[in-house]
Amino acid sequence: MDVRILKSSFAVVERRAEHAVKYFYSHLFWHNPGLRELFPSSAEDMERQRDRLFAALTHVVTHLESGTLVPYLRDLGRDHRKFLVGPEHYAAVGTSLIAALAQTSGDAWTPAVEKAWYEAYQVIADTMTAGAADSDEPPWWDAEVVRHLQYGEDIGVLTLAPRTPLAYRPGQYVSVSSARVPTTWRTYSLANAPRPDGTVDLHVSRIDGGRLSTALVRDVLPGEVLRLGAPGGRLTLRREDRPLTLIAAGTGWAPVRALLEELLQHPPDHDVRLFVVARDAAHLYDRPLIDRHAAACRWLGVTYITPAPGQHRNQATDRLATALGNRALWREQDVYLSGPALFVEETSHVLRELGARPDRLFHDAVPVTGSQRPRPLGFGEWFLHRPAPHWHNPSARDPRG
Ligand SMILES: NC(=O)C1=CN([C@@H]2O[C@H](COP(=O)(O)OP(=O)(O)OC[C@H]3O[C@@H](n4cnc5c(N)ncnc54)[C@H](O)[C@@H]3O)[C@@H](O)[C@H]2O)C=CC1
Repeated sequence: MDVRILKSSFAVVERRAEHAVKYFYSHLFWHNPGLRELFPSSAEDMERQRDRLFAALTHVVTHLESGTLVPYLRDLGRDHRKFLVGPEHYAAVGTSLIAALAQTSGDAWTPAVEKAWYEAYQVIADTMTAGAADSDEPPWWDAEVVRHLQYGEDIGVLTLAPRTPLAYRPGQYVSVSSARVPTTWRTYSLANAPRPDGTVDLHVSRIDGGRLSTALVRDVLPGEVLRLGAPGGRLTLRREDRPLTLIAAGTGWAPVRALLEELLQHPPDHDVRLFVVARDAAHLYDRPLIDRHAAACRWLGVTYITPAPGQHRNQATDRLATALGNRALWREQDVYLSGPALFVEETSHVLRELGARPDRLFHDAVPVTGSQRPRPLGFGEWFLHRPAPHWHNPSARDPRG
């Protein structure tokens, strides 16, 4: 691949990212109307889809010389099987991608640039199709809802029984889809360590206007089948011989609960401090269980944090910062963090200021949801808040399948 040409020509396209991805999808659906049904129907989900495409493309271009690119593409190909993508679709996508790049580049699109992109796309498509063909994992897992609990208006805990065994490590997440909201996939953490009966729990916080989260919290019934993608994510215990702090906010408690279950099965030699942050006491929905564990385990200390009366829910994050500041020896700790994207961002910053080592601070790259931050629209915003592709990065898997 001609890395120099690919990078310099992509820099031109990047400035008009929004235009390029819109053109790409218009071109793709105009020339291949049959492909439309593989993609989300709602405008909002199509926007997410466009962000993802550009994030993946950016990831490829920025990792052209990295040894991680081939595994990334192979895993991407393997994971795209759940979207019913077959080898025949790669040619159509390639044609529309080249058309979009050419149209967006204007005068910068020269025969040399075109040749470089044709060759690069061929390598990308071949690597993805080979990754899909070589995988011995199923394209997805059908899982029956065997229990549905609802806490208040907006939190649902679903227990699922996958029909084929789903191997994962505590702390990992899967993407989830329901026939109630076709072609929409969202990631949810698995909230338990693997169980003998193979069931898994999902904790879902309903987002206003979130069609899948609303269906999962309020509508889905036992007996229904959900579809799960392959487990991914690096929020898995390193089991170093160091004191440990676990910090969870909202349903970010789900993966931390799975990590705690792993620790309960193999108790650590050092202390574990757990901070559970919630928007109010009613949202500390697993508190009775946590209290039982804290009473039974000498190594476990728990601090619950909610906002002061009358304060906004995010004030709990300020209170957490104060509580973290009252503790010492952050340099010695491994810290695992989970919760809303901006919570993770803010709390990581506080921890680093307190002396925690960045390489011992573990969290997923969580996509910003709902009203937390508007999606970037223009070049300037793309540049400042370039969407992180990591959440969709199947190479971030641990263990690698
Ligand atoms: N691996 C991970 O990191 C996981 C992340 N999540 C994410 O956790 C979130 C859970 O949502 P809910 O339960 O509705 O949480 P929530 O909206 O009830 O928030 C819980 C607490 O997080 C803090 N927080 C929320 N937004 C904040 C902001 N913008 N700035 C500073 N602090 C903020 C506040 O202290 C709040 O009380 C979802 O966004 C989900 O994507 C969920 C599971 C796993």
